[in-house]
Amino acid sequence: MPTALTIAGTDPSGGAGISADLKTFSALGAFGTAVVTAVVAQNTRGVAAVHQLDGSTVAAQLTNLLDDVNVDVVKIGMLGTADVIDAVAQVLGEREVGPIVLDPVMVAKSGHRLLDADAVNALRSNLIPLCDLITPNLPEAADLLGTEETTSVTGMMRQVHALGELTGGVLLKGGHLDGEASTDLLLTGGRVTELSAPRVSTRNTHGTGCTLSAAIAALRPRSAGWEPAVRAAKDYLTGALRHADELSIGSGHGPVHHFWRAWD
Ligand SMILES: Nc1ncnc2c1ncn2[C@@H]1O[C@H](COP(=O)(O)OP(=O)(O)O)[C@@H](O)[C@H]1O
Ligand SMILES: Cc1ncc(COP(=O)(O)OP(=O)(O)O)c(N)n1
Repeated sequence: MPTALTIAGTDPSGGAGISADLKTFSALGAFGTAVVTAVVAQNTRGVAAVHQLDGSTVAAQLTNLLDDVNVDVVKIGMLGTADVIDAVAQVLGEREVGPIVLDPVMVAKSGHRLLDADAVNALRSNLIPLCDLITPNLPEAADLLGTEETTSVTGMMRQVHALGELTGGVLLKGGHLDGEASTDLLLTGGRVTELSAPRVSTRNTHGTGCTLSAAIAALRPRSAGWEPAVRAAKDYLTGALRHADELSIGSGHGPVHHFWRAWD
């Protein structure tokens, strides 16, 4: 069984961050390990407060883990500050770890910032070049590129190529567009592939981005490349969205159903 590491923030309501990542790893047959970057008071209605850990505390967790455990794949989520970004980049740059998937978490769907505005440059310059695949949503892509948020798949096509200048693998997620399909663009090996799934009508979408990037990480060690891992991860997420209304967690935007396959 591959060992997967998540480096991310917490979510007591279990839909996003480390909880979503560890459940996704378990559902998809990876052994989950975790390094905490921030303790977040959040529920399905939104974020109330963030207690950010400092870079040295995050680096200490990461170094201590990697001194002992062989990690086959890494998923990075919320980092919060340039201090934490630089600490993670320094440790990962010095260590032998498997492929790195980065979900460049910036703002929760409720609107609360989860990354300091002045940390985007550190993310772009210091961490992204170490990553094998980044998975921005449309507002994150616009921030990384310093451009307007795109409103079409044609615009996404231009942006995925521009993001490819930052690192070789990009999954640009189109969940924020309207339409009957939810379309993402995968750039890998210089080629763009369009991945579409029927848009699921549900209010329970908390943690979709976390779940997708964790699923890609869990599936990558057993896949022949990024494209099959991303396709299988998107199928898993679409099922988790389809089954989300079977859960009744909280009164806001509830989580997707990470264990839907066991109940299907
Ligand atoms: N209602 C939906 N139905 C099906 N897939 C969706 C839906 N909303 C988002 N997705 C998919 O979930 C993933 C996360 O998308 P997105 O919402 O863009 O990112 P984030 O959660 O980081 O804001 C993408 O693969 C996107 O296509
Ligand atoms: C700790 C933590 N990390 C990431 C997020 C953002 O999750 P995401 O998958 O983008 O979905 P929303 O939470 O924005 O619905 C988070 N909320 N908390």
